[in-house]
Amino acid sequence: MTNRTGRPGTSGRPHAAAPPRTPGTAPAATLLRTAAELAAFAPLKGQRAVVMTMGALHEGHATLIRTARAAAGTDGQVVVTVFVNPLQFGEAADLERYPRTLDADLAVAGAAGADAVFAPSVDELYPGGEPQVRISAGPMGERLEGASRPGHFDGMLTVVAKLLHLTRPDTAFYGQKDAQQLALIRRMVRDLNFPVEIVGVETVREPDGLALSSRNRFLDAEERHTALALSRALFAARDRLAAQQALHARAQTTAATTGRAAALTALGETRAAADTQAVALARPVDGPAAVRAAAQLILDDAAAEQPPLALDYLALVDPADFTEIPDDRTTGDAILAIAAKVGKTRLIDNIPLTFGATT
Ligand SMILES: Nc1ncnc2c1ncn2[C@@H]1O[C@H](COP(=O)(O)OP(=O)(O)OP(=O)(O)O)[C@@H](O)[C@H]1O
Ligand SMILES: CC(C)(CO)[C@@H](O)C(=O)[O-]
Ligand code: BAL
Repeated sequence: MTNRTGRPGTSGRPHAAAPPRTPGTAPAATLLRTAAELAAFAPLKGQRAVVMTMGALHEGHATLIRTARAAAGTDGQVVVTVFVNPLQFGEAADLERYPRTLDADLAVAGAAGADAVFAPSVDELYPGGEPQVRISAGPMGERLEGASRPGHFDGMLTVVAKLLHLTRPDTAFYGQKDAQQLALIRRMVRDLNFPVEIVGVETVREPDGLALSSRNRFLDAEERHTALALSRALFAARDRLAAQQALHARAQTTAATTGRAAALTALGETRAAADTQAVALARPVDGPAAVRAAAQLILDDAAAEQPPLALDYLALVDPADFTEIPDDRTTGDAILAIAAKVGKTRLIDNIPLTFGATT
């Protein structure tokens, strides 16, 4: 595969989102239904940026599109793909009830800065039926989401590979909300030499913390309340790690902490003594186990709520391969990931964490 400008992508370049366009003034995105229409779409002067979606667009998608617009610039082109990919669904019911809102999607995409929306039918993308040759996601694709949704990542990577070939972007934008998906796409691009730069975009949340997701529309008010436990658990874990890091920083600068606590107790300074003792005790309860436990507490409470949260997994993993972080790890990047069902709706969320930092 070659991209439009014939250049291999560079990696790691940060992109800022462009400001939103004024509603009503945005030109509508052109709807392209076939690969032939896509190939014939306006000749390209600059870079092409692509945002792949399954439709039912929300502010998370709009942020991706605005970020893509800023990266492509005024000479460039932004193409949004909308395709509910049967290959990546396990349960037929999940595929059937997946929301399809193409008219609204065209408006959201246009307002966020897309030039075109490529929304092929299933027959257009898979003219010979289900493809016999597929991308295999490998071991990383069998962990977490892959374990819960067997075959999901093979199906996802197969359609992403096809859409990259059809759209031929310089840059392609994916949300960190689907962290394992993003890691696998990066891995495929690296392992198979796709000439495209993959850019991750931070998770967009509601003001109360709930990660935006097309599946949120299935939640009633009570279910939504229970679902808030996902983000609350992640934030509790992040705060636990930050508190632990602050204690460590102080422990390193405070000499003879235990002796000082005893002296403070003798002086009747009980609060100061307790604080000093906490500093002294910080190290043994630190680390991955404490971070997982902070999140687990919130999830256990939510499991007792009405309606209850049914936890699928809580995992603290290495972002490179999604293997579990060992309890004795004290430095490095990690992702804390949660999947849970509330009612009939399965939700995922995650947060990046860095062990060993003291800021
Ligand atoms: N809250 C969000 N913040 C940032 N990116 C997001 C968010 N939600 C989805 N995305 C990204 O948008 C792209 C398209 O995702 P998709 O169409 O599956 O939406 P979704 O909201 O994740 O839907 P669902 O979770 O119900 O499948 C993916 O790269 C995904 O990571
Ligand atoms: C990347 C993707 C569009 C492939 O179908 C899908 O998995 C999604 O929307 O995240
Ligand atoms: N957002 C990931 C696509 C899926 O759930 O199938």
